[in-house]
Amino acid sequence: MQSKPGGLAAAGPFSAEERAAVYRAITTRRDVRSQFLPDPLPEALVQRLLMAAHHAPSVGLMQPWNFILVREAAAKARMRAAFERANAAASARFAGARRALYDSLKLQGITEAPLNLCITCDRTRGGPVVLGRTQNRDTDLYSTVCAVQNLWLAARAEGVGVGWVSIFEEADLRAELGLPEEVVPVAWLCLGYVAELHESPELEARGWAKRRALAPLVFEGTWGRAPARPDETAGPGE
Ligand SMILES: Cc1cc2c(cc1C)N(C[C@H](O)[C@H](O)[C@H](O)COP(=O)(O)O)c1[nH]c(=O)[nH]c(=O)c1N2
Repeated sequence: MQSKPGGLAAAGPFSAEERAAVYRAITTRRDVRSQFLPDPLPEALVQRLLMAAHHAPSVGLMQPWNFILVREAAAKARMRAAFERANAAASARFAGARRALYDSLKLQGITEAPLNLCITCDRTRGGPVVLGRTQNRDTDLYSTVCAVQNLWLAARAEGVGVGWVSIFEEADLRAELGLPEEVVPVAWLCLGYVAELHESPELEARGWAKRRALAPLVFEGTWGRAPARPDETAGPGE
């Protein structure tokens, strides 16, 4: 396909097979806590995943992300300890049977995953005025989350599992990674090859929460109004 900077390239739909692959990555992606294999991830693969993340959309092309690779066992052990402290506080928010169920859940795979990765957001990148960010300062954080999702989907296609761990005190992340004040740790991710994945979210399989039906979440024009023609809400080619 021909392209030049600033030029246009043909952009029709993918072939049926290519589309199926994209939707397969989306629907079979899982958050992984227990299935990590110990094999190290080849450097070329890690670079492909970072490339996928780096191709995410970002407000004003701000690209506020950095990628901090954490492979050292001692660093993982420190973050595992930080998780345990934060998780004890999180568990205390629940009571009775709900707490017992919470305590039975595995909510991280920090030391098992061969690679941990923190994706950060530099809130000052691009200077004080960034196109698209004037009215909503948090669009830099949203952009960073787009990078996380790109990486997560690319990882699924590569046979790599990803687990997002957010049960940390931010101060522990900052201290471990030596983050400057203007840099926010958006996502702590555990990565490793997987041979198996849960067919549905693990939290659903364990009876913690359920995937909602899509239709009641779709409104038309104003909050709460069901679409007039619900069967036409699907995209082209559906
Ligand atoms: C921002 C954010 C933060 C977290 C998560 C996700 C996201 C998006 N998830 C994973 C979450 O539980 C999972 O995505 C849902 O349960 C849906 O499952 P699948 O991702 O479809 O497998 C997650 N899981 C976990 O075990 N410990 C955690 O700390 C977190 N934190």
